[in-house]
Amino acid sequence: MSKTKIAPSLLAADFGNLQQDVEMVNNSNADWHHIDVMDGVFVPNISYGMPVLKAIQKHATKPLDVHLMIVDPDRYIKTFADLGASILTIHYEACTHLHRSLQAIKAEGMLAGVALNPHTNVSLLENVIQDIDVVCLMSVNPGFGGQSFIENTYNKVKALKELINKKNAKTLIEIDGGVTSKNAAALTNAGADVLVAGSFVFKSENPTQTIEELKNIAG
Ligand SMILES: O=C(CO)[C@H](O)[C@H](O)COP(=O)(O)O
Repeated sequence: MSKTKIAPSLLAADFGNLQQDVEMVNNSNADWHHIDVMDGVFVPNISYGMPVLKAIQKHATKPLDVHLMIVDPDRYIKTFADLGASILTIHYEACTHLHRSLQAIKAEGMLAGVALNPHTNVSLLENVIQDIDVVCLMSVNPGFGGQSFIENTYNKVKALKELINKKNAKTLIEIDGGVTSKNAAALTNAGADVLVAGSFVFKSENPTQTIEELKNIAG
């Protein structure tokens, strides 16, 4: 049985046919819908906000994995819970009181995720790893889809896995950015549990088949 979760990133979806792309994910072998919310301040891009998330939520049948690339994410924790997020990921670099923010996410009944930019060392999570359900390692600089995978991510996955094991934590490791069939197996072998894939899925000829392919390769 396959253990790696696949989370297609709707950032690469066709927004003229959003419902169709959400339903494709529903009917595929994917595990989560990955949704990137960008504010144009934390990252140099603005993606979409609450009305679009509401439209996605209306049609989605799989858990919504919402990744906030925004400053001061505490302001919106309740809003995203009300919009149906199952997993809410905030950036380490955007939080002053990360421990408090994680508790606030859990208090709203969501799984708590922390994303790390490519330059951020995983050791910074040492004192909070047991409170994190998912660590999202950015394998590109956040803000845009379609970028090339940063190879140092493998070292970060291994270091994070060691930290999780050392602390007896149950944290999942998610990889976001530049995931393709070429690096999926190496990532899971290094310790990744969840693979986010945007362009590789939605820009392919047959996205359902591409998800299946990733699922098989990732194992
Ligand atoms: O967070 C992201 C970029 O900031 C994304 O999840 C991005 O959509 C990944 O897409 P791709 O698979 O095309 O790299």
